[in-house]
Amino acid sequence: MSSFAALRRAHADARFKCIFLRPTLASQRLGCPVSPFSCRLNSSTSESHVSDAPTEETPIVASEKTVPSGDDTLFHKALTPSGRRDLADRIIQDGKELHKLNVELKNLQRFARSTELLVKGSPWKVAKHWFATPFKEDVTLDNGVIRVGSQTVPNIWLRDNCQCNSCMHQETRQRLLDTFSIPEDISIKTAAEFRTAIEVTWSDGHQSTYDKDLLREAGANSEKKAVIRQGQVDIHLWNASIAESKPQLNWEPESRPHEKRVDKFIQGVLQRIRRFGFCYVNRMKATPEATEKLLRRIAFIRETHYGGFYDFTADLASKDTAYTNIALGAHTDNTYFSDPAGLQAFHLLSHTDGKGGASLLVDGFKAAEELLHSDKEAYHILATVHVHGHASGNDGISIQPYKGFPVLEHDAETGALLRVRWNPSDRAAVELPLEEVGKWYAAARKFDAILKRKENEYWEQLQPGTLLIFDNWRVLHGRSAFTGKRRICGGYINRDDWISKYKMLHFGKEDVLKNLAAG
Ligand SMILES: C[N+](C)(C)CCCC[C@H](N)C(=O)O
Ligand SMILES: O=C(O)CCC(=O)C(=O)O
Repeated sequence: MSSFAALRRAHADARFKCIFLRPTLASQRLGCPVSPFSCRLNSSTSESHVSDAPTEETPIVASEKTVPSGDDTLFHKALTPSGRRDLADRIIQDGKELHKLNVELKNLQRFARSTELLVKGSPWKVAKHWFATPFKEDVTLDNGVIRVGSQTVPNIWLRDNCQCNSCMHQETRQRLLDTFSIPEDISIKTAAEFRTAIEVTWSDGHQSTYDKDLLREAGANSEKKAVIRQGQVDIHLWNASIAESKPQLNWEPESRPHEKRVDKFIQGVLQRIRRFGFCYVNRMKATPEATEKLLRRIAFIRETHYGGFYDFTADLASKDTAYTNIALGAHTDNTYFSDPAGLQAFHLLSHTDGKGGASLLVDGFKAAEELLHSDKEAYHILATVHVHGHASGNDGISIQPYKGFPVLEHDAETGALLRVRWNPSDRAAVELPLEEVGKWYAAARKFDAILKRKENEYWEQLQPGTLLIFDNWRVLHGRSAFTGKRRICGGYINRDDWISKYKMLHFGKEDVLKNLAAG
């Protein structure tokens, strides 16, 4: 029997014993009905007394006041006061045991589910699972030892993450405490547990208060932490049929913006980008000014060798094929940067005396999933072999990343697919011994064929007044050749900056900051 199955069996037994059998026995002995869920014993507990407010952690025990006083029931005959206390202690212990098993079982179930997802080859679906079921680790204080679930919280970590005014700058949220001034043998002198926090007096006399949620987050497993840290959501993979249900929002006329409404709007845009990888903003003024203003509501615009906010046409103002009128295959930008831009935006301002210039979008995560299911070996090669890029058109520069990166980059913690880097025209060296590069080309050819499948290519003719913003770490873009004068403006925004904005709007500052110490 697998350990998971064994745990399930143990849990089921304990559950039956504590919830159904024990009160039944108690009823027999007490001579009165004892419901599994509505009874409490005012038992004296250790100094780490949990406050009286009933919580889901409240142990399941019989209530003293339900015991008929002086009655000659079996309970009285069979149990002296000390026997009663023993029964109560055992029920409390069983209740705690059951609770611990419950938490462990839930975690195992979640972990098994996410592992199953990983095995099934849906590295990007792990997020949905963890995000949808935030789990509550059990925080306990036992004789001066703080535990989260079954993990003992190290004193050095606790002391280092004291949130008081002298250890943490309350405005900048930066640590003031010199971590390594903490004695190596720091220990808890006294501790008191309350419903939502634990107060500690340290052996060096310092006093700290720990919010139980902060401890729970720290005790969470790596998947859960990554979900909050990265603002992960349930990724929706798509193909050309997304054209029938485009993620889009209508921008409120400039005349009525006020901070709260704008934040709500930006939250909606970022939520769609996080889920689908892109979002249209309709009813925009078709001007560079309105476009830049909206982008800056997300975060500052990234400066590059192309400048900051860009407004370009086919004039080779920058020595890059984007500044021409030729067709561009599906690619992600900035594969020559160590840190490619997180968001890219295109607002077609005008296209006169000519035609063509339709925009192409392909969901790189969808293509990766298809490759994973069709050729695991090719997926593995693109996920492990490092590739270099370069931008060498402008005078005096040749921008290259400080190291190679794989086409398909994964989160080491969660296994989730994090980033697609794909630009055949800017590709430089493939990091394999020359005589072995053939295997990379063979794998890349398969990925290229998937990207170019008609059903994966979503073509759209951009129009003035509609701003396209997309996740450059996931969605590939391109265009068809065009004639005439075509003008596009937009900007790059860093990954960390847009995810920060997304998390602040989605989770709220308090929850985001509470997660910091969790790692
Ligand atoms: C700045 N602007 C978006 C106009 C063009 C930038 C060129 C991008 C380059 N071809 C790449 O693949 O990274
Ligand atoms: O002109 C376009 O529609 C896209 C240009 C492009 O691919 C880029 O700027 O990276």
